Amino acid sequence: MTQQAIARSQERRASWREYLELTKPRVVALLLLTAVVGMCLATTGWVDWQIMLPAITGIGLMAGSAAAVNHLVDRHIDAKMARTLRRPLPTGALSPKKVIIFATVMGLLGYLLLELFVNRLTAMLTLASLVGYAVVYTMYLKRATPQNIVIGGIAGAAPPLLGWTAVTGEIHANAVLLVMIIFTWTPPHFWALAVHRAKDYAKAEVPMLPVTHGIDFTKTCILLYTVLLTVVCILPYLIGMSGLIYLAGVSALNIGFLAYAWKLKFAPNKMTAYNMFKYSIWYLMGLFILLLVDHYIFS
Ligand code: HEM
Ligand SMILES: CC(C)=CCC/C(C)=C/CC/C(C)=C/COP(=O)(O)OP(=O)(O)O
Repeated sequence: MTQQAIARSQERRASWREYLELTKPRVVALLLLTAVVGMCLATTGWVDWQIMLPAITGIGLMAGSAAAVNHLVDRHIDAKMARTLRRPLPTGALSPKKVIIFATVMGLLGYLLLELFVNRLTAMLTLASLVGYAVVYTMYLKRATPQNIVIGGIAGAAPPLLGWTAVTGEIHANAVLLVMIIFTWTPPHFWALAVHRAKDYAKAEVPMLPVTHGIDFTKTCILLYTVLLTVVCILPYLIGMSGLIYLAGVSALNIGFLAYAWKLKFAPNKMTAYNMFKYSIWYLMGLFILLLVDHYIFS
């Protein structure tokens, strides 16, 4: 290969990675796990792959599209924060025009897949989640109120319901309970990171809770939401949706989360907030895997 050809192929690889980064792939991967668990819990047997495949692809494409719009709208904020300044838009690696085209194509493709191969209810609810995150949270709430992530959390919490409606075509109370779990998890998940990155958010003038109400108040809110989360997480067992495997596993996960929240409030070190944020991700992954394992063992 000539020097030029090598340079060209490196360029191509780099830009492919940058498009992938726009979609927040690790966030979307966890969202999709929660959607798959929603699908599986909606039925006693295995989910028909002719539904599962287009549902996962459609929800994934629309979530990735919402994430790309978030990158586009937030590019000036992202340029001011150490955590985000190397993203493809602030660095100039991708132009706003390319991002708009990418997000539009992904969003349309995702919607069509859901509308044509899954059902209209799922397509509409996924569209509402996309608008909730890309428009309501990113364009308005994020800049307007420290309750931004609490309200915006509804969009990120929706995937188990999207999975459920993909299989049944109906909204069921059990699916809403799964949404409630992620909704209650979001504040400790995000505020732990926001405590760690409070200076960044202050510098970028984003009214996150630690900036507007201080670190101590935020830590109290994290502790209270974590207590609420442990209560909400027991409901699947109490209503007979999940069994003892789930209850035992989620109790262990809850002890870990509560211990972090307590430590963060009363005996923190420099890394406690960041470690709690990382734990929150393993926590949610573990919880949904437990729901799945429990479901197939007990059904
Ligand atoms: C309004 C709701 C949410 C907010 C404000 C939020 C905020 C954040 C932020 C700021 C990060 C750091 C990203 C980075 O390091 O660049 C993050 C990471 C992450 N979030 Fe959330 N999040 C929310 C909801 C969710 C939901 C619903 C899920 C999944 C079900 C999720 C899963 C993750 C994962 C897996 C990461 C790690 C990503 C990585 O390592 O690249 N988040 N979140
Ligand atoms: C269709 C569907 C299910 C919808 C979308 C859901 C979705 C992608 C939620 C992601 C939530 C999230 C990572 C918020 C952080 O945004 P931020 O701007 O506060 O964080 P940042 O500073 O890292 O960009």
